[in-house]
Amino acid sequence: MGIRSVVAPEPGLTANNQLHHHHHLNSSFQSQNHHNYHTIRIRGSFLVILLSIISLALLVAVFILIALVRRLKSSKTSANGNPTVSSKSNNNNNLPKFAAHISMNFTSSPDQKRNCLYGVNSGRLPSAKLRGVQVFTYKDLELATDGFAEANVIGRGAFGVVYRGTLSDGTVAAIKNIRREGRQGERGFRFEVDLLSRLRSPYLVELLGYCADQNHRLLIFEFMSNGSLQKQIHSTGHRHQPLDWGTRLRIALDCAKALEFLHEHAATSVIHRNFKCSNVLLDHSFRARVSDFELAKMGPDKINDQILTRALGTAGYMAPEYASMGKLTTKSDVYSYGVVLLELLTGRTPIDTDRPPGEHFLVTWALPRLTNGEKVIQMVDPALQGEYSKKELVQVAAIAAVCVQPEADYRPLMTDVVQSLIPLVKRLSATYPSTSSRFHNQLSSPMS
Ligand SMILES: Nc1ncnc2c1ncn2[C@@H]1O[C@H](COP(=O)(O)OP(=O)(O)OP(=O)(O)O)[C@@H](O)[C@H]1O
Repeated sequence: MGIRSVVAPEPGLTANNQLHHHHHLNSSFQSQNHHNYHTIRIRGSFLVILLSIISLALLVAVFILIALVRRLKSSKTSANGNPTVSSKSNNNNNLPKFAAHISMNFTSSPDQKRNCLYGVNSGRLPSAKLRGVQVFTYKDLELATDGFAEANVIGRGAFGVVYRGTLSDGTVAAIKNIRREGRQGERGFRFEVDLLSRLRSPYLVELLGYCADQNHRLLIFEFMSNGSLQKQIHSTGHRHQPLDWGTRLRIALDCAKALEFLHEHAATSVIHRNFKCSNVLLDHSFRARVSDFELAKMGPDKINDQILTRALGTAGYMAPEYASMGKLTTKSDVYSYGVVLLELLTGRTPIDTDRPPGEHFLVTWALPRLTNGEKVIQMVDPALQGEYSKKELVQVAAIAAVCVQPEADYRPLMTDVVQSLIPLVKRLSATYPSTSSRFHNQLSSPMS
């Protein structure tokens, strides 16, 4: 039935009236109908808006969820050891690339793995940064060194005693038992672990691991079987034959490359600050690697910028501006390198009060002689017994002379030193036939 049947004519109304009434009813119905339709439309629109808001809210929630999952995943990845933070790949030069080391947290807890302290992830990086560096317990190292037996002592330095030890996997290592003095010592230990675990170069002694078990702090290094350059050139009655000219040149180049790496190739330049003969270690084929980073400092952004600091280092090796005013730059290392080069040339120590007056200080004695061919020949280490090339000697003396200039700005960059030494070392194979087994080893070494 249609709508019309509902609208029955009322009694007492004329046809016209009826018609009018009908029309009126009809229009009133239509208006009501229109009103209903309008209400339905408003309700419909309201529903559409509501649904849109809900779906929008859902969409936002999904986005937030995805972002959270991603963040969680990336933090897990960095904790798992993938190098998500690469100091080298950091393009912002104003950021201290090694700043992350500050966040390492060495808190002791017996529950921690192997009872040693960790570079606990107070931020997100240490395990990634300490890739390849093992954590040892004090017990592990006691076993490795026969209870730190005196017979295993291979050296004593200002910061502790070094032992030869055999690790559980058979690796022979140098184990440095660090004497800790207050917070500074602790900071130095953390700094060295963090720095060496990031700096990998064939010209630096490799850090194999560390131990921070309760109060013990030890560093485990690769063992350098020929000891320090100090022992090789200065120890009287040393059982090895004196280092030959070729070996000395090769050592000079290896050391120059080590400092070049620290100054110019590390993400932030590093000033060694204690470069000297006893911190140059020699492997089985007399290839040199630089060690000992207790005093190292993260350098300024630019190569010649200076840091004002306490003058710490070794007398005889410290650049004058650093020793007297604490002005530290990469050029301070260049000066120390020049002193080591003079030791290689002359066989003399940087300070020797047993010598006649005027010869106590190697640099002040050598500097005026270094640019005079005749005098240079008179300065040469007698242990070489005349076995060297005079031309090369003069060239090396000239390099040493610029490195030990009293004015820091006149000293060269380590890159320049490396470039000057490379042709001399390359020529060695022609000058020295392969009869010298030591030199033969050097040429076939992967570091060449
Ligand atoms: N990795 C190593 N392999 C072999 N011998 C090492 C190793 N590390 C150190 N030594 C020996 O131990 C000695 C002491 O080293 P250490 O670094 O403690 O002090 P240093 O360099 O002699 O003096 P300082 O502490 O004043 O810098 C070295 O001179 C070297 O003979």
